[in-house]
This record gives sequence, structure tokens and C-alpha cells, in this order.
Amino acid sequence: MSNTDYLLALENVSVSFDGFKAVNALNLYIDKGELRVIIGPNGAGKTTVLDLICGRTRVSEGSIKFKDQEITAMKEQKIVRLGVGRKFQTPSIYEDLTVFENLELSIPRGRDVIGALFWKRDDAVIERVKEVAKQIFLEEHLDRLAETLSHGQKQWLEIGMLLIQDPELLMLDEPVAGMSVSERAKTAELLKEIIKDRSVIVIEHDMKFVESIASRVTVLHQGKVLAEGDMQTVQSNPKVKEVYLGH
Ligand SMILES: Nc1ncnc2c1ncn2[C@@H]1O[C@H](COP(=O)(O)OP(=O)(O)OP(=O)(O)O)[C@@H](O)[C@H]1O
Repeated sequence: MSNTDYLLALENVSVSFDGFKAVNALNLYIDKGELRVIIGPNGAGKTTVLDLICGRTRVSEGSIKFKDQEITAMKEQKIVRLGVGRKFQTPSIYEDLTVFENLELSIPRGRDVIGALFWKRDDAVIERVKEVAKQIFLEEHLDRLAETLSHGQKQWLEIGMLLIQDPELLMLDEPVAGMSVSERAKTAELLKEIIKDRSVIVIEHDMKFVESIASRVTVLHQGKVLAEGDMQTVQSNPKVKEVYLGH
């Protein structure tokens, strides 16, 4: 496959922090409509890879292409506008606003001043908010203040705030951390649903959850790909057992 067939292509990407190579000549390719899970021991470079893709951290070397465009030196906001959404580990929702308001204010508006001034809560906006709220299991909770939601519901709300922007690539850093068993199951359901229209990269430590979403797994170790494949292949790889799963 040539580069142009991938939604996202990282080639020979390295980043150093004070001489330490957190990501080391990494190649990573994500297809359209793919759900990719990244696992690996603490400090393997997982979060740094997401930081590089969304433009928060700059590569020291290498190239990152999204939809065949070089985004390696692009500003974070521009990368967002191209279609990359990123959820961090801690939810960044507005606690003192309702679920509805949180979703509403995440809808992309006209980029110019006029567009922003004339933006109003019309039927299309209400419909869109309801549609996304249903997807994230919060349609019954639109009028609740975000601060009153459970931890899991807050995580879903933040995913909803990204979904409403309709990104082609969504990146989630440990989305089920701190969730109850039933919330984890619903999150797996949600992920299967959202990859129908986009690609998703998930960093995850919970192997049960990774198995439940049954997708392609990349194991990172010392800033490099140690193994890649389906969960079974990766789990039976002796190198992976040694550095990660075996203990
Ligand atoms: N901005 C930074 N400045 C200096 N060092 C950093 C920076 N960001 C990350 N690192 C270092 O890079 C390495 C990789 O960190 P990263 O957070 O990407 O790992 P991770 O695989 O996500 O680990 P974890 O599972 O613990 O979240 C670590 O040694 C970390 O201390």
C-alpha cells in the first residue's frame, strides 16, 4: 500500500526530551474506518505519540501525514479543523453548564466574526445535540449540570463534544479509566458505533476492554513498535509477554 491510502501515516518519527528519545524512528499507519488500540508499559511513548499527531508536541525528526497532507509543522487548531479530535485523560467539560450547553458550544461555528455573531440555537442545532446525546447515552440527561454526572458520563460527554465536530480521526487516551463495569461495556458499544464514520486511536491499559473491542493492536516499547496485530497474535508474542503482559 502506498502512503496515500492511509488516513494517517507516521514515518520515521522521533522526538527527544533533553536527549532522551521518547519516540524513536516510529512508523505507524492508520486506515480509514479503523479502530487501533495502542498498548505498552508506562513511559513507552503512547501519550507522546498522540501529542505529536495533534501538534501539541513537535517531532524532532520524521513526517506525519493526515489525509495525505503533511501536518508535521501545522498549528494545533489547524489540525483540529482538518479533522483530528483528541480527548485527554482528564475530562475538560464545563462543570457548571448543562449537558445540552456543553454539546452545543462544541458545534463548530462560522470561522469569521459574522458567522460567530449570527450563530443561534436553531432546530438544526437542537437536532444535532440530541443526536449526539443519544449516541453517548445522555439523551435523558440533557438538562443536568455536567458536575452532577458520574465519572463515566463525564467521559462520554467529552467524547460527545468531540463527535459533534465530526472528526475523521478521534484519539482517546485511556477512555475507560475509572469507569464501572457496565460503563466499560457501553463504551465498547459506543466505540464500535463511532468507527462506522471515522477512525479511532485508543490508548488503553485494560486488556479486558481491549479484547472486548477486538481490533488491531500496536504495542509500543521504548518509543518503537514492538508488535502489531490482532489481540491474540500480540498476546502470544514472547517479546510482548516479557515487557508488558507477562507481569
Ligand atoms: N514534555 C515532556 N518533557 C520531558 N519528558 C517527557 C515529556 N513528555 C513525555 N516525556 C517522557 O517521555 C516518556 C514517554 O512518556 P509518555 O507519557 O508518552 O508514555 P506513555 O506510554 O503514555 O506512559 P503512561 O502509560 O505512563 O501514560 C516518559 O519517559 C516521559 O517521562
